[in-house]
Amino acid sequence: MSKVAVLGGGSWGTALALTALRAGHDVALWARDAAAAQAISAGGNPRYLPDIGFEAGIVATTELGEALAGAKILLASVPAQALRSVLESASPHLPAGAPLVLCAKGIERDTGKLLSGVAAEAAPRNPCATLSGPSFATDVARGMPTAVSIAARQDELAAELAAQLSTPAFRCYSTTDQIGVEIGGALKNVLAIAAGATIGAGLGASAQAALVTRGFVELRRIGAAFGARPETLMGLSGLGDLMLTCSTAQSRNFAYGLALGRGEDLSGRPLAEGVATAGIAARIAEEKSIEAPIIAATAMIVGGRMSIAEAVESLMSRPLKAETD
Ligand SMILES: NC(=O)C1=CN([C@@H]2O[C@H](COP(=O)(O)OP(=O)(O)OC[C@H]3O[C@@H](n4cnc5c(N)ncnc54)[C@H](OP(=O)(O)O)[C@@H]3O)[C@@H](O)[C@H]2O)C=CC1
Ligand SMILES: O=C(CO)COP(=O)(O)O
Repeated sequence: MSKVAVLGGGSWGTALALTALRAGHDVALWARDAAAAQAISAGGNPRYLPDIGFEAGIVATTELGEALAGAKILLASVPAQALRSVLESASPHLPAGAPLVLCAKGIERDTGKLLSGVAAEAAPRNPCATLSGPSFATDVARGMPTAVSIAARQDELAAELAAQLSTPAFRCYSTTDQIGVEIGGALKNVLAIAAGATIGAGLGASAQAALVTRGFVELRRIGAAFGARPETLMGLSGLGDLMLTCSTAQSRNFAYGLALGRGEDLSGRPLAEGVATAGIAARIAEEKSIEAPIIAATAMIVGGRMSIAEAVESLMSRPLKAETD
């Protein structure tokens, strides 16, 4: 049994802390909000996991030093756009050499960096890994069967983290294709917004299937440009997470798209990482001359620069081509 420290007191940080607890570790969690930390220690997270009571045992605190002291595995579960600042604050307390597992899904908006690139700059003394795959925090917190990928460049590190974090209900597969796992997790959020918007705008299930399938082609093109392995993107953190989050309003990204498509007020909604990732993903595709019209249209819709009707018109009137081009 060793100590696992989790950064982030939201739904995913809490669910992963519970998994680590159930895997037999001592678990500390850092949350910036004192009331949240107190509630998590007592067995609840009323803001982010309402209606889910869980076992006590997580030691949650607002003190980074306390949470991180002596930890052998670090899980970073704050939103992607907050990762750099949280790691910079945590930096003096990060136990040197302890693997840092990145659990957020996104691309840094200001720099276009994958989160492993952010971690390399903000936490250079910690070997970095990525955990991603189809896994709703509510399902994981309830102990329902779930499978994810854990990726690290070093095979032994990925396998060791998978062994340390797996439980009978949380099955971690290991891989060395960290970039592929990161790209899959980040871009599926953009496509989940697009899928939700398709349904919200009343365009139908056929349009939804076409959009997700052709969006997946774009995801794989972008992945290939980053050096991701095709089989990774066909796995849990690509296809698997698309299947989950492009099909149900349980996904916050899909629900965001649904509200967008219905013309509802979008203020005050839960976190939808694809909103921040859409614009930067579209910019990366453009800079690398990668054909990604669905991601580009999603970025423009999310940014208020295109209506859904205009996007449909633009996507459907593109020149005909072979499906595999
Ligand atoms: N929820 C899920 O099912 C899954 C989520 N993920 C990924 O996990 C990541 C985190 O999402 P999730 O936990 O769901 O989000 P939530 O909205 O549930 O929680 C976000 C947490 O991050 C904290 N936070 C936000 N900004 C900052 C900041 N600048 N500094 C410190 N803490 C901050 C919030 O604190 P406060 O309350 O004080 O604002 C809150 O505790 C995302 O990238 C998401 O894609 C991955 C798989 C599943
Ligand atoms: O990434 C997730 C499940 O794998 C969670 O999706 P949402 O952030 O869209 O809720």
